[in-house]
Amino acid sequence: MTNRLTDTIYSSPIEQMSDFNFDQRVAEVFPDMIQRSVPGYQTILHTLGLLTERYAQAETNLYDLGCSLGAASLMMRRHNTQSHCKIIAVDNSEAMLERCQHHIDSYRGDTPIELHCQNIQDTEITNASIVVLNFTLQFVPPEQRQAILNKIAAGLKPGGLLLLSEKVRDNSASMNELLIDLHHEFKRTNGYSELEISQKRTALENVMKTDTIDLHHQRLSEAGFSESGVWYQSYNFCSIIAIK
Ligand SMILES: Nc1ncnc2c1ncn2[C@@H]1O[C@H](C[S@+](CC[C@H]([NH3+])C(=O)[O-])CC(=O)[O-])[C@@H](O)[C@H]1O
Ligand SMILES: O=C(O)C(=O)Cc1ccccc1
Repeated sequence: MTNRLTDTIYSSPIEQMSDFNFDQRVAEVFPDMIQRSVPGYQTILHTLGLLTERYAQAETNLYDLGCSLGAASLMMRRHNTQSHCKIIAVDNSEAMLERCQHHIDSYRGDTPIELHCQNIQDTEITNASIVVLNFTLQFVPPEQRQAILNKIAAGLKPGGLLLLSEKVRDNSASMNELLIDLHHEFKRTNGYSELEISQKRTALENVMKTDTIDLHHQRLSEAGFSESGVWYQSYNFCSIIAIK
C-alpha cells in the first residue's frame, strides 16, 4: 500500500496506560502496525490465496472473522474461482469496518463481500467452505473460544477449511521467553523503539491471552475437525489449517 501511515501510537511515554483497543487511531495506522508487528503476515495472506483456490466450494459462504481492513476477504475474493459464493466479513470495531468498506470499494471483484459489525461470538456460520480467523481468536476471552470453534465446525461443509492464525505461548517457559525476545528483535528491526515495544506489551496484557499450540489442536479436535496442522510458524506467531 502506498502512503501508509506510520504507527507511532506507543512512541511517547504514556502515564495512564489503558488496554489496547481497535479504535480510530489504530484503524488509521493498522496496515503499518500489522506489517511491522506480525512476522509472516504477508506469507499467511499469500497462502490464504492458494487455499481459496483449493478449498472454496461453489454456492457457499466464505467467512473472515475479525476482518479489520479486509485483507483476508480481498485475498479470498481475488483467488475465488467458484460460482455463487459470498464473502462474509465480520468485525466489532466500527472504525475498522468503515475503513474496510472503503478498501473493498477501491478494488474490483466478482464475489460479493458483506460486512457485519458484530462480535464473532454472535455470528451465525452456515453453508461455509472456508472460515478465516487471522489473529482474531486471541482477542476473545479464553473461556469463549471453544464455543466459537464448535460453531465454525458445525457450519462448515464436509471438506471445509478453517485457517486459524494466532500469537502463541510455548509450553516451556524458557523457550517462550526466547521466542518473545526474538519477536521483540523483529519489531526493533522494523523500527519500533524499546519504549514502543514495552508500552504495547503492557497494553495487550489484559486483552490478548495466548494459548499453546497443543491447546489449539485439542480445541479443534473437540470441535469436530478431522485434522489440524501447523503449516507456518515464525517465533511465537503461528498459523494452523484445520479440515472438517
Ligand atoms: N469479539 C470480536 N468480534 C469481532 N471482531 C473482533 C473481536 N475481537 C477482536 N476483533 C477484531 O479482530 C481484529 C484483530 S486483527 C485481525 C487482522 C485481520 N484478520 C487481517 O487479516 O488483517 C489482529 C491483530 O491486530 O493482531 C480487530 O480488527 C478487532 O476489532
Ligand atoms: O505487536 C505485537 O506485539 C503483537 O502481538 C501483534 C499485534 C498486532 C496488531 C495489533 C495487536 C497486536
